[in-house]
Amino acid sequence: MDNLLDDWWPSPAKLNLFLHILGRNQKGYHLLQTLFQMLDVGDRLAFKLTNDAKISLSTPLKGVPEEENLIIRAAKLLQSTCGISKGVTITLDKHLPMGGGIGGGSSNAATTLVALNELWNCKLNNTQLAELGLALGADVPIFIHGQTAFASGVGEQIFPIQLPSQWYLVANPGIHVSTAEVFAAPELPRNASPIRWDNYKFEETRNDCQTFVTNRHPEVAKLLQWLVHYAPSRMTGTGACVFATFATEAQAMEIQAKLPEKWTSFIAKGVEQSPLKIKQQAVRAASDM
Ligand SMILES: C[C@](O)(CO)[C@H](O)COP(=O)(O)OP(=O)(O)OC[C@H]1O[C@@H](n2ccc(N)nc2=O)[C@H](O)[C@@H]1O
Ligand SMILES: Nc1ncnc2c1ncn2[C@@H]1O[C@H](COP(=O)(O)OP(=O)(O)OP(=O)(O)O)[C@@H](O)[C@H]1O
Repeated sequence: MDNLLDDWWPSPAKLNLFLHILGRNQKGYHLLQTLFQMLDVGDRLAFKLTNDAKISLSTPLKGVPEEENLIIRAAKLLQSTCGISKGVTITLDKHLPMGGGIGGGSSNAATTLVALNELWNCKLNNTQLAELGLALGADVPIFIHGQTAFASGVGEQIFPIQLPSQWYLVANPGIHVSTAEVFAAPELPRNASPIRWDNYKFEETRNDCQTFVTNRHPEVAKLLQWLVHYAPSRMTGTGACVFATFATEAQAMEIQAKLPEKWTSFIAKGVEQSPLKIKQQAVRAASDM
């Protein structure tokens, strides 16, 4: 792990170990039950404060105009909410595939809110930050809380849990799936019965977006068919990434070594507390000293 007090703030990935769609709310957003698994790997961001109010990103993302980048949107939202006169230049060290269902953009937004809350001394608590973050995306609150958790609502009602230690091989079929497009599909099932968290078993759950996405994108189906031969496997979020579950890192590495080269992949450990939460606690402890 990086030095906890260096300039980098982690922006980890998540998996949805299952995703059930129970219905829709008045705004048309889908009401879900899901299990967010925090991972120990992801992107990272650094923040250099400036004395003018300007907010900029020194590492633009190809295909994403600066004003649409969730990092810039998060920084501007916090700046205006807290009446901050300082600015910031942000550097993004991107590793996570975009449109992968592993939360890249939402995680970047959450890291920006958490880091600038400390660096600009805004003094918001995590519940207030999560409320702000929800306006940027349904997945932002879970990254602010930074804990492996069951979630309901649109993903903002969070119930932290402990899972047995697990390793994941996360594989990318090389395509980008749009979350908005998946949730707009008429054929998506939207009538799951609520499950009780204390009865959770991976094999009794599913991802309600998986059938639609695998029908629409045969490459996701092929990748899943390949992985499921070796380990329990499923699509995360609205895709396109899929994960396979292992008890040890060595087992995950053994299957990764067999993965056809056309599919990229990474191995991650499931963690109870995200690297962002650990960084936030370290920075707060250091400033209390
Ligand atoms: C699929 C998940 O990743 C599961 O964790 C999330 O529900 C998606 O969260 P996200 O990427 O932060 O999504 P947002 O940026 O908030 O929404 C993108 C689009 O997906 C649709 N959307 C999103 C979340 C949700 N619960 N219901 C929806 O119908 C909305 O049309 C929205 O315009
Ligand atoms: N900082 C950012 N990083 C990645 N994508 C961003 C960012 N800011 C805006 N976006 C936009 O968000 C889109 C979705 O990217 P993202 O990586 O968050 O998808 P995802 O992993 O499917 O998200 P989720 O799991 O939350 O549905 C991108 O195609 C891009 O246009």
